[in-house]
Amino acid sequence: MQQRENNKSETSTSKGKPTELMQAKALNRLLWPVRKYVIGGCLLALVGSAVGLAPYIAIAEIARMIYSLEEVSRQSIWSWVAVGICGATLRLVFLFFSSQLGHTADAEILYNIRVRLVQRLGAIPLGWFRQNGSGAIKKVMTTDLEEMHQLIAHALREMIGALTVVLVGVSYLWTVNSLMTLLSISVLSVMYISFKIAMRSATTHMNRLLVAEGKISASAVEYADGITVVKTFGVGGRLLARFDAAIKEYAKAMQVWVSETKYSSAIARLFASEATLLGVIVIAGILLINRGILPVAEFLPFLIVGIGLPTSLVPAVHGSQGLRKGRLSASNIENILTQDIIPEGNYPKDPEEYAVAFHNVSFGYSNQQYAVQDISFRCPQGTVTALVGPSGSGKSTLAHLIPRFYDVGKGNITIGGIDIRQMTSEKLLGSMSLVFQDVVLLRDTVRENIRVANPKASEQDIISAAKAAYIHEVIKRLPQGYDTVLGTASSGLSGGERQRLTIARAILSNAPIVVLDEATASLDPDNEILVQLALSSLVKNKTVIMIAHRLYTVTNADQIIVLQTGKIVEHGTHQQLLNNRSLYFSMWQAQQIK
Ligand SMILES: Nc1ncnc2c1ncn2[C@@H]1O[C@H](COP(=O)(O)OP(=O)(O)OP(=O)(O)O)[C@@H](O)[C@H]1O
Repeated sequence: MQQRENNKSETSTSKGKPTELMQAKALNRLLWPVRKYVIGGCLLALVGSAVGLAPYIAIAEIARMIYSLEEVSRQSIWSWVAVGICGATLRLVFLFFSSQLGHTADAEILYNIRVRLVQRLGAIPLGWFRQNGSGAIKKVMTTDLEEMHQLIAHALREMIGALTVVLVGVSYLWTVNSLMTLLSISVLSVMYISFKIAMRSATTHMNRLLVAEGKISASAVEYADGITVVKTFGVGGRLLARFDAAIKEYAKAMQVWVSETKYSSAIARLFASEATLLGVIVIAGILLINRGILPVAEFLPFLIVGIGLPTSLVPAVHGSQGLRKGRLSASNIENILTQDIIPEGNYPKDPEEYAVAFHNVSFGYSNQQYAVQDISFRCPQGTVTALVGPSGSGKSTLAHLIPRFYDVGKGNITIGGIDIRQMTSEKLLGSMSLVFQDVVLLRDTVRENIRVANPKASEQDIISAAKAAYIHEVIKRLPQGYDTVLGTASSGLSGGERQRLTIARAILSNAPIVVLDEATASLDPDNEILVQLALSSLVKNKTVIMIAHRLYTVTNADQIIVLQTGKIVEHGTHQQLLNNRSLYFSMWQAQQIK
């Protein structure tokens, strides 16, 4: 835990872009739990690739024996044949187990990371999601995890295998003829240098491309999320501007990269081909043979083993790109895994009753100004408190502070006298039903959509909740009744029906506190009556804090808190406030005219 906290400052992109070293450390930390598999997989890839050269070396050695002037024993030829066959077989065996270990590490660590991500996302304050958007989260959960998969299951082992082939191949050739080996190494070095030149600014360009790619995927998700607005108001062009800008940024980054490296990469491609090495080896070999410096027998291994070496450079380069992408992804993933979560008290307390009270609460979304300031009021257990006021006066902000979507800046909120920060989040959220305007339905059956509030509920409990929320008859009419699968957007239910479904959920949870945002403004009269009836089943005997937009819905509330620009300006019952002839009175009058 301590180590995790220390790592936080190293990885948090909010405190500046992570350096390559930070990214490498993040990767190391993420892979630590499966290090045995990763190291084992890489070692097996190393051994498998090394023994995989045996057939080529065996053929080269046999050719050397045949072309040497000494007499060839059949037994040595057969020994080399055996070495070749063993090498080829062992290569398959080692690479098979290397792949197994790579995929085991991949499956285990990705499962572990996914679970940790989901747990962390569940504990991060709501404000973080608003700032980062769903696109950024989607990128980490899909693209970054995919990059990690590519790295652990493929790139790392392929890169090590390719480098081993080059090292073992060159070492063998050195034992055959050092002069020709030096020549081959020079050609391989020229290839490597030209690759390096071609890739010299690859890190910068690759990072720019990855950032642009992230923006494309983030804006695509946001576009999809806002598709209803796009279709309704035909504002696709405006909403797509960000998407368009991200695509242009990507295209520009690609263009700059291509134009900067077009000559060097053409040269690299030319040098990195087997034909180039073959040409150099053949010409140099013939010249040296003609001058009697190089025996023919020593020339052959360079044709058989040497010319295969450039092909290994390509997976090595691709592997190093995979490593770079994997490092960046690991750092993105760790950035989420180390985000601040809502802190919980060391000695959690449970309230014995469910009165909710605000004590001099101030809160601001940014440091500059408070959205609500110096708020104090008490909602006794089992009473209804309405929050009213003009748009932007702070009603939703107060409602969001109760379940700790955000933490108060000053003051405190208590439930039954206990500061909500001293309650476990499980207990805190378990003590309240939240019915907000943005109705969220899961892509699951109607039954599970209701049961989510209380996983232990029986079928009978679910049906009773649906009946109390006046939605049972509607559910019965759905094609598969309670087994009908709902979509988040296209559930086949009307707005009012969706709201009643969430009210059924809240009824099933039977929590002693209800925080609700009255949201009947857009409903037709029939639906509105049904939603009001459902709400009256929900709020019976509960401590209710309700945001009210239409004042006639709260005339019976035990108390009404009137807010203006984040402060309480009036407080009382409907009648008392009318008698005040102040802000509430004028709001009431304005709504009567409508
Ligand atoms: N996520 C946010 N980030 C920054 N400022 C916010 C955020 N949400 C609300 N605000 C600001 O906080 C203030 C109070 O907003 P709040 O949503 O609580 O008002 P409200 O009374 O619920 O309004 P409405 O009736 O229109 O929903 C406003 O100035 C608003 O602009």
